[in-house]
Amino acid sequence: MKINKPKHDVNPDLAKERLKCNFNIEEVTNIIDGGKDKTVQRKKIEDIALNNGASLDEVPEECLSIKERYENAVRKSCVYGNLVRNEMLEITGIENFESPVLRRTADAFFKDISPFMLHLGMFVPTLIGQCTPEQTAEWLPKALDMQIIGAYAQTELGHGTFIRGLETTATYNPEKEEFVLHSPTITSYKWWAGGLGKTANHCVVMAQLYTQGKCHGTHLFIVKIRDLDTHMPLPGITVGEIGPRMGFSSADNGFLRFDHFRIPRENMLMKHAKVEKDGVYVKSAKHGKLTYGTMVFIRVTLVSEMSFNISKAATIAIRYSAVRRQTELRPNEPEPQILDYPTQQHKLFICIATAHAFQLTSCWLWNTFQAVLADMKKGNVDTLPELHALSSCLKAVSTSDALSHIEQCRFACGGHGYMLSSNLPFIYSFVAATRTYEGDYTVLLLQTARFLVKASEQAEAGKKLTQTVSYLNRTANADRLNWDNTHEGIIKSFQVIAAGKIGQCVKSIRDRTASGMDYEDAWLMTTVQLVGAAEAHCRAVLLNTYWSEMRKITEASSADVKKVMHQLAVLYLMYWALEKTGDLLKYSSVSKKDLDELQRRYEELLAELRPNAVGLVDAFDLRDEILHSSLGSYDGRVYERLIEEAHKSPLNDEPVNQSFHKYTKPLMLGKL
Ligand SMILES: CC/C=C\C/C=C\C/C=C\C/C=C\C/C=C\C/C=C/C(=O)SCCNC(=O)CCNC(=O)[C@H](O)C(C)(C)COP(=O)(O)OP(=O)(O)OC[C@H]1O[C@@H](n2cnc3c(N)ncnc32)[C@H](O)[C@@H]1OP(=O)(O)O
Ligand SMILES: Cc1cc2nc3c(=O)[nH]c(=O)nc-3n(C[C@H](O)[C@H](O)[C@H](O)COP(=O)(O)OP(=O)(O)OC[C@H]3O[C@@H](n4cnc5c(N)ncnc54)[C@H](O)[C@@H]3O)c2cc1C
Repeated sequence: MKINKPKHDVNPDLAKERLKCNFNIEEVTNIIDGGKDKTVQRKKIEDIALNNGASLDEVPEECLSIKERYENAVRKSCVYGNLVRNEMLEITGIENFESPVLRRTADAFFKDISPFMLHLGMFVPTLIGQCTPEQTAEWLPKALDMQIIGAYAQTELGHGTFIRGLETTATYNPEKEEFVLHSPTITSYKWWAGGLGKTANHCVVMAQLYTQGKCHGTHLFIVKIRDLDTHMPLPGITVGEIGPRMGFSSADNGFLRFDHFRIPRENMLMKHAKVEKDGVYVKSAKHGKLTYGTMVFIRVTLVSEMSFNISKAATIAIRYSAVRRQTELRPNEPEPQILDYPTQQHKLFICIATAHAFQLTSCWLWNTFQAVLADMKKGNVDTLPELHALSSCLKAVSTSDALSHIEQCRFACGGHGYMLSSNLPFIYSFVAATRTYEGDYTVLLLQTARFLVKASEQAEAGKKLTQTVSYLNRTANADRLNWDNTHEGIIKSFQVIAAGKIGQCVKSIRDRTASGMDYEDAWLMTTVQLVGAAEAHCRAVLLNTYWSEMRKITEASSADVKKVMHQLAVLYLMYWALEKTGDLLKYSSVSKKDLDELQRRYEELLAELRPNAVGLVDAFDLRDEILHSSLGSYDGRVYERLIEEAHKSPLNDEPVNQSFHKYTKPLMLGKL
C-alpha cells in the first residue's frame, strides 16, 4: 500500500517499530474505511485534494494577522470548494456531500476551519431536511453549486440552549404576502453562526413565527442578507464578525441584526408547517420538534468527527513517543523511547481504542438515523425520541471524551506538544468547541435523562422497551449484579450501573415530590444525578456497540488482525471498568481481588499492544498533509521539522527586532 512516501529517511526508531508490527496494516485500514473499495475511493479523493499544491501555505496560518488568516482561508476554501464541486462529488455521488472522506480532505487545506464549513455542514442539510419539494428545487442546486453561500443562524446573544426562548420575530403580513424579520432587543442579535460574519450571502434563521396575532413558536426561514454582486449587506441587515476566540480563528463567526427586514412568504421553510397566503397557520408535522432536525443530524455526524480527531492526535503522539527518548532507567543504559513507559501507553493506547469505538459506533448510529428517517417518510415518528436520546448522549460523551484524550496526547508530547506546529493545540481547540456547540454537554445529557426516566417507569410497568434501553427490562429488579470477569460481564455490569443510577434518580424525584416539592423542583434537585445516569447509559451503549460491532466486522479478518482488534476492544472495556471502580463496587459484587486482577490484566494488555502501537496508528492512514504536524509525520524527523518550523517564525525575519532600538535600549540606558 502506497502511503506517505517519506521525503527524508525514516527515523531509525520509527523504522524499527514498523518492523515489529505483526498484523497487516492495510487490512485494518480497510476495516476503518468500511471496506477495501472505500479505501481505494478515499485515496483517489485525497489525491485530487492534495496533489494540486493549492493547500500549501507559504507562511504558517497561525503567523498571519486575523484579516490575512481569513482571506487566506477564503482563498483556499474557493479552490477546495471548486474541487469538491467539480471532481470529488463525482466520485462520492452528490448525495454523499457530507461524506467523512470529504471532511477529512478539508483538513489538508485548513489546520483550523474553513469559513465555508457551515455552508456544507449545516446550511445545505437544513435545506434538505426542512424544505418542501418546490423549495428544494429552488435553493438546493444553487447551494450545492456554491452560487449561494449560507450559514445557520439560530443562537442569539441571550439564548443558545433554550431555543424556545429565542427573541427574533418573523411576523406575517398577508397584504404583502411577506414576513417581517425583526430583532427587538440587544439579546436578540443572532450570534455565533459560522461563516455568517463576512462569507455568507444567505442564512437560515430560526425565529418566532407570528401570524394572525398569534405566536406559533420557532420556525426556520431562508434569508438573503447580502447583494450577490457587491456582497454589501442589504438595507435592514446589520452583520459582522464576533471577534477572536479560542479556536475557529480562520473562520468568521457572525452577528446579525434585523431591522424590520422583509422576505417573501415562500422563504419560510415549509416542510413541517406552513403559513397560507391569507395568514392561516397549518402544521403538518406529527412531532413538535422536527424543525430541530439539522441539530440531530449534526450530533450524529459528530461521533465520527470525534473518531477522526482522536485518530489524528493519537498518530502524532504515538509516532513522537517512538522517536523521543528520555531518562535513564538504569545507569549507562541508553534512554528508552518514551513509548516504553507504561504510563505513556496508558495515556495513548486508549486513544487508539476510542477512535475505533467511536468509528464503529458512529456507523451504527448513522444506520439508526437512516432507519428513523425512513420511518418518518412513512409518517411514523415513534422512533424519533430514542434517536434524540441516543444522539444527544453520544454527542455529549464522544466530544467530552475526545477532548480529554486529545489533551492527554498533548501531555504525552511534553513541551513540544505545546507548539502549534505539533498541531495538537489546533485539534484541541477545535474539539473544545464541539463540547459546547450543537447542544452543551450537560444540557444534552439531561435530554437523554428525560427519556431514560420515562423508559424506567415503563419497564417498571412491565412494558417491553426498545433496543438501546432493553437492559432496563432485564435489570429492573436486579439489585447488585454478581461480578463476572468476562468481556460480556463487564458490559453487563455497565448496564446494571446505568439501570441502578436511573432507578436512583426516579426514587429521588419520587421522594422529593412525596415530601411536597413540585415535579419541576424535584427534577432540578436531581439533575446532578440525572447527568450521571445519562452518562452511565451512554457508556453502556458505547461498550456494547463497540464490542458487538467489532466482532461482526472482524468475522472474516485474518487471525492477526482479529487478535489486535480484539485486544483494543478489551482494552477499552477494561479501561472504563477501572475508571468506574466506585460504580462497580456500588452496583456489583466485584471485590478488591477482582479489581486487582483487572488492573494486572490491563497492564499486561498495554505491554501486549506495545509492539503494534505504531502499526495501529499507521493504519489510520493519515497523510502528512492532513496531520500538519512537526511531531507526527510518517518519517518521524521530529527535530529537523521543529527547527524548520522555528525558522518560519516572522520574528526570525531579521536578526534584531526594531523594538530593541525603540524600547529596550532606551530602558537599558535609562533614557525611557
Ligand atoms: C466538506 C465538509 C463536509 C461536511 C462537514 C461534515 C461534518 C461536520 C463536522 C464538523 C462540524 C464542523 C464545524 C461545525 C461548527 C459549528 C457548528 C455549530 C452549530 C450550532 O451550534 S447550531 C445551534 C445548536 N443549538 C443547540 O443545539 C441548542 C441546544 N438546545 C436544544 O436542542 C433544545 O432547546 C433542548 C435543550 C433540546 C430543549 O428544547 P425545548 O425546550 O424546545 O424542548 P423541551 O425541553 O421542552 O422538550 C420537549 C420534548 O421534545 C424533545 N426534544 C427536544 N429536542 C428534540 C429533538 N431535536 N428531536 C426530537 N425530540 C426533541 C424533548 O426530549 C422533549 O421530549 P419529552 O417531552 O420529554 O418526550
Ligand atoms: C465555535 C462555536 C460555533 C458555533 N456555531 C454556531 C452556528 O453556526 N450557529 C448557531 O446557531 N450557533 C452556533 N454556536 C452556538 C452554540 O450552539 C451554543 O453556544 C450552544 O448551543 C450552547 O448554548 P449557550 O452558549 O447559550 O450556552 P448556555 O446555555 O448559556 O450554557 C452556559 C452554562 O449553563 C448550563 N445550562 C444551560 N441550560 C441549562 C439547563 N437547562 N440545565 C442545566 N444547565 C444548563 C450549561 O451546561 C453551561 O454550563 C456556536 C458556538 C461555538 C462555541
